[in-house]
Amino acid sequence: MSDTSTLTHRAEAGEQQPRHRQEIAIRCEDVCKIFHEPIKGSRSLKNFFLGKNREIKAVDHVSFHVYRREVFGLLGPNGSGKSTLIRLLSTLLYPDSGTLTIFGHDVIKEQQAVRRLINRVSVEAAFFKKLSSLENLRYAARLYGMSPHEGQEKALAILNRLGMKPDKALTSLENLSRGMQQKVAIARALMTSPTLVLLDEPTTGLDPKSKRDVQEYVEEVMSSHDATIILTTHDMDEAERLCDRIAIIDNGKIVALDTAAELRRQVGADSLEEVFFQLTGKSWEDVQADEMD
Ligand SMILES: Nc1ncnc2c1ncn2[C@@H]1O[C@H](COP(=O)(O)OP(=O)(O)OP(=O)(O)O)[C@@H](O)[C@H]1O
Repeated sequence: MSDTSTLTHRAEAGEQQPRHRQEIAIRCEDVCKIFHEPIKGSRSLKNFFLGKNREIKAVDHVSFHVYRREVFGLLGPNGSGKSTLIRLLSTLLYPDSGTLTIFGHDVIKEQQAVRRLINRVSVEAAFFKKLSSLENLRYAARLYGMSPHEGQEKALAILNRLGMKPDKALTSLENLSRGMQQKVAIARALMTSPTLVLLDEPTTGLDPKSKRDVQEYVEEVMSSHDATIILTTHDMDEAERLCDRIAIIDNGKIVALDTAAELRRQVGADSLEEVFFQLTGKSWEDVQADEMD
């Protein structure tokens, strides 16, 4: 095992310089989220009547910064706290302690402002599947407060950039490939600016070609939009390819945070999978097998 304290210290200090590095998009300081669940298997009726619970530190004193226009990866085994962190960032949960701000807005005190700046794209994009890409984008534009005219213009420009032919733009989304659906979902998340896009396993379940296509699209987006991305993925190559920095999370704590190259160098590993194994004691294959269960 390598010394993780040095890596965590570097993580908190945020020493590495990724590509766009002036302004902080996310400031997460000493954040904790604790869940309580009934003590399972306890034979003591006393526990039951006293309502005793087990404490689960889903996010345990986590501190990190994400810079504007950075792609920040979150890697961790099942139950490590990734989803809780994402839910805290998207104001679906409140931290028990610590502070969390998005583009300078506090997630508790300025929820509405935070929500306007955040968009989430999950494995299964949430669309009106019977409606076309154009209709879905126009609908989103209205939700973002654009006029019908502006919404139409914006939606057409997006579809044009995606290289979608006019007949496809009018086809029900359910009849488009999953790769194209994901790209429309990402494009929809970019209708406002600046935006924090939470890409939650965006390529899971896609065939290799669609996966490459979506990854290329994310790269293109990063070169042309004022977007900051938090990416969770089970694909180590994807993490290396797309992420400026990667946080490895285990048992609710960030055990390392740096660029993929720097993580490999510090741990003396050839691959990100090996870094992950050295820091968590868990092989990536086991993690993926767990997720199939
Ligand atoms: N609502 C809840 N009530 C009780 N415990 C919870 C709740 N949500 C999460 N947990 C616990 O918090 C811990 C972190 O869970 P979380 O879902 O954040 O992990 P994860 O890394 O996203 O895992 P996965 O990859 O399986 O989604 C786990 O032990 C989980 O059982």
